[in-house]
Amino acid sequence: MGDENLHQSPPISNVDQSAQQTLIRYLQDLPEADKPSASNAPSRKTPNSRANDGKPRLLLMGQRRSGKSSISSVVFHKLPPPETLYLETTTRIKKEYMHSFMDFQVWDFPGHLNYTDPSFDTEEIFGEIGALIWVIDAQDDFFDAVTKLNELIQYLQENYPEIIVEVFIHKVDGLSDDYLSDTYQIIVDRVQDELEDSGHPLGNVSFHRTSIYDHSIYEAFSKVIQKLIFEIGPLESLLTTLCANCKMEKAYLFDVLSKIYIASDLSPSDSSSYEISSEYVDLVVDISEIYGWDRNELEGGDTEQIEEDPEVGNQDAESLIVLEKKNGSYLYLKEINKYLALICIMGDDSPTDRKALIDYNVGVFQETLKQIFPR
Ligand SMILES: Nc1nc2c(ncn2[C@@H]2O[C@H](COP(=O)(O)OP(=O)(O)OP(=O)(O)O)[C@@H](O)[C@H]2O)c(=O)[nH]1
Repeated sequence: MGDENLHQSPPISNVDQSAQQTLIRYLQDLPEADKPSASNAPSRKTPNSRANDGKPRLLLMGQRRSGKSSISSVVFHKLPPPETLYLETTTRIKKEYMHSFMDFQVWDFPGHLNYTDPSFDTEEIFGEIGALIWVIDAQDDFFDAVTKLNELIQYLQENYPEIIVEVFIHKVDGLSDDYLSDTYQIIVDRVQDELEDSGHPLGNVSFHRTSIYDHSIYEAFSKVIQKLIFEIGPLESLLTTLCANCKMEKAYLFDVLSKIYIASDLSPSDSSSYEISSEYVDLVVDISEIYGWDRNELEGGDTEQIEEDPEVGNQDAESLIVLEKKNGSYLYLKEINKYLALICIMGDDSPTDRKALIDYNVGVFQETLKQIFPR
C-alpha cells in the first residue's frame, strides 16, 4: 500500500492526527503499526454536545404537514411510504432513541409552535443537539416556512452558533425538473438574502432535495449523520486506501437497518452508485437474516432511554461476503458486524482473480473498524 494515500488525505480538523496515522498504518499492516488503543480513540464529542456522551440529537422541525413524522417513520421504522398518509398530526415532542453503530436521538416536533419562545426550555431543546433538520413542503406555499426558518437560524446563530442546520426541501417527487430547480433556487436565495440583510452569514446551513418515495431521503440523512461522526476523516481515508489497493470504483459503509451510509471513499459520489448499493444491501441483508446476524428493528422509545440489548444471533458466524454482477458492474458486499456492511462497486472487469487479496484487505479494514466503533 502506498504512502501517497496518507499524504492525499484531506486535513482532518477534529481528529487527533496520531490516532488517524495509527489507524492507517494498522490497515496498511506496517511493521511499526500499533493496534489502535482505547486511549488513542478520539473522544466522541459532537459539535454542540456538552454532555460529550456521543449520542447526538437530531431535531425535526418545520411547518405542520411538511412531512417530519413521515421521514422519521420511513427511515427509522421502515414504514412503507404510502402508509404515511394515515399518520396523525404530532401533538407533543416525540423523542426516539436509536441504537445502531452509534446511539443517537431523533426528536419530532409538532409543527405549529415557536420553540425559541422563552416559555419553552430552550436550553433543554437546543443545548445538546447535533443537527436541526428543517423540513419544507416543496409542493405547498413555502414562503411562511422560509420566514420561520430564517427567524430560527438567526436565533440559533446568536445563541447556539455551532448547531448545524439542514434544510430538507421535501416532497420533491411529482415535481417537474424545471419546477423543482426553480423552487430549490428560490428557497436558497430567499434564505441567503434575508440572512444577509439581517447581517447573519449562511454559516452552517445546507440544503437537500428529499422525498420519502425514493433514495433521496436516505442520502440526505446520510450526509447529516456523517457530519456528526467524529471519526469520519479516518473512515474516509481508510475507504479511499481500500479502493486504491483493491481497484474499486466506490466503497460505502452502510448502516444496514436504516440504509444510511456513514462513510464513503473520497472519490466523487453520484446518486446512482448510492442507489445500486443501497438496493443491494437491502436484498442481501434480507437473505442473510435467515442465518446471519439477528437484527431487530432500530429501537425507538418515547421519553425513556431504552437499555441496549446484548447482541444476540450468530455473532460469531462468518459474516456474509457476496460478489455479484449487477447492472453491468461487479458489486462486493461484506457484513462487517451486526450494524454495518461494506459495499464496493468494482467496475465491469471481473474481480474474481483478485478476490483473495480483496478479502484480505477488507478483513484488515474490518479489524480496524472494530477499534473505531468498538460496539
Ligand atoms: N408526496 C409526498 N408526500 C409526503 C412526503 N413525505 C410526507 N408526505 C405526506 O405529507 C403528509 C404529512 O406528513 P406528516 O409526516 O404527518 O407531516 P408532519 O410534518 O409530521 O405534520 P405534523 O405532525 O402536523 O407537524 C402525509 O400525508 C404524508 O404522506 C413525500 O416525500 N412526498
